[in-house]
Amino acid sequence: MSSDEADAFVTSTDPLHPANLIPELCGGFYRLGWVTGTGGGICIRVGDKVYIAPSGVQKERIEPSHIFVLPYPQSTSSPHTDRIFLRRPKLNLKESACTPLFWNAFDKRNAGSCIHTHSQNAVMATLLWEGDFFEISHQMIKGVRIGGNGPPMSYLDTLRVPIIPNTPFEEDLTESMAAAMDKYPEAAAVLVRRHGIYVWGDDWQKAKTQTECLDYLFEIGVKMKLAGIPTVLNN
Ligand SMILES: CSCCC(=O)C(=O)COP(=O)(O)O
Ligand SMILES: [Zn+2]
Repeated sequence: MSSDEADAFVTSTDPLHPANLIPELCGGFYRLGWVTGTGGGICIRVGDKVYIAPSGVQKERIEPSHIFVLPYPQSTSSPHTDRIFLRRPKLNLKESACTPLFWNAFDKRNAGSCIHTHSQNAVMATLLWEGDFFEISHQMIKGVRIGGNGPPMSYLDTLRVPIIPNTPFEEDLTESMAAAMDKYPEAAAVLVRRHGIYVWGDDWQKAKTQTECLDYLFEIGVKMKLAGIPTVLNN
């Protein structure tokens, strides 16, 4: 494939093209304090193509030409170490370190998008819930889907989000995130203690709104816990 043909994967006047959306959405996440200091971000899969941002860059300043495009699924037997690319940026950039974690969401939940934030609400939830999961009921949990891709939850359901321990390198979270997704098939996200959260959805709109709903629930859950109010009621 020529360089011009590869660049065509990230060149569009359509504002909803993933190469245009990722920079715009990362700008919004930056202003929410979710992706400051370069970490975190969003990836989008449309059919057999995955669009991923570069690693370790100011996420609010990404341009469409910085986006990596990968085929999905990967034909290699080791897609996490031996990745195949359809398009790489001309600048000397590396794909997000979150790529294997985003891949968990594609492979295990058929997700169309996955978001990683370093939101302080999510981090505080992992500090105040010392067990394996955060939980809350009788709050506005209708915006969260069962498993992240199923039917919406009900006000009467108890939302549980598994918490996994952090590691010094993002990639090393891959196996424990996959194990948490297997153990909690109804979870729409995985929290990483003292680090942040991964949230997925059928498409970028659902991943984004679920991340917003979950962040609201972590914020109110943290406030309730600190005020001594139980976060789970018996129905
Ligand atoms: C200062 S961020 C440390 C690594 C991290 O948590 C992260 O999310 C990295 O994401 P990136 O897309 O920049 O590789
Ligand atoms: Zn991170």
